[in-house]
Amino acid sequence: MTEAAGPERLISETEVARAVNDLADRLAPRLSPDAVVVCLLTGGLWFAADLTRALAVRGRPLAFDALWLTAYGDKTRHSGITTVLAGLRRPVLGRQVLIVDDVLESGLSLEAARRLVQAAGASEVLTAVFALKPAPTPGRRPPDDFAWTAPDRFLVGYGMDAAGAHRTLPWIGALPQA
Ligand SMILES: O=P(O)(O)OC[C@H]1O[C@H](OP(=O)(O)OP(=O)(O)O)[C@H](O)[C@@H]1O
Ligand SMILES: Nc1nc2[nH]cnc2c(=O)[nH]1
Repeated sequence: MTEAAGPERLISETEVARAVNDLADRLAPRLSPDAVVVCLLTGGLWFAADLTRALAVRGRPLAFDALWLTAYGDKTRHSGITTVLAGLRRPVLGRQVLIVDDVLESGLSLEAARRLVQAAGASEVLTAVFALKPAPTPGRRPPDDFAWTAPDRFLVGYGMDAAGAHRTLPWIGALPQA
């Protein structure tokens, strides 16, 4: 019996850390000390933890909140419906918000989050993702910044899962191509 191939490593833990720090260098001057970071759960958690600590050592120890969204389930394509499993806990009225997520593909998840944050009265919404994938359809809104240009592969690790697997890897890989 042959063993199933694991993910192909695309970017190491060290390269991930460097990319997060470079992103924090660019973002810190754009952020108000009163800004709120909104992490998109579940996948955004690992990136948000690293990015917020990198921002804190750059003079931006920001408030933190989360939105729990799901759209892919156990599939490798967006379902077309973004379900809100849990909303914001604290008011963002009149405050700058930085939404952070692990990966942007169709952009539908980030757009759903943007609408929720705008509806909650944020004065400005910035977005940052770790991995920016090629747009599957034209017209996707780009994030305000991102850490890494990803290939058109299904990614795992650093928050990204394949039906629940591989999320906690410290590096990013891609599932073997069929
Ligand atoms: O740009 P999009 O095509 O919307 O894809 C990006 C979203 O896909 C994943 O979420 P998923 O629905 O898999 O939930 P998860 O955070 O629990 O992994 C990921 O965490 C992003 O939020
Ligand atoms: N795990 C994972 N989730 C995604 N959501 C959108 N693209 C991806 C991807 O490449 N991997």
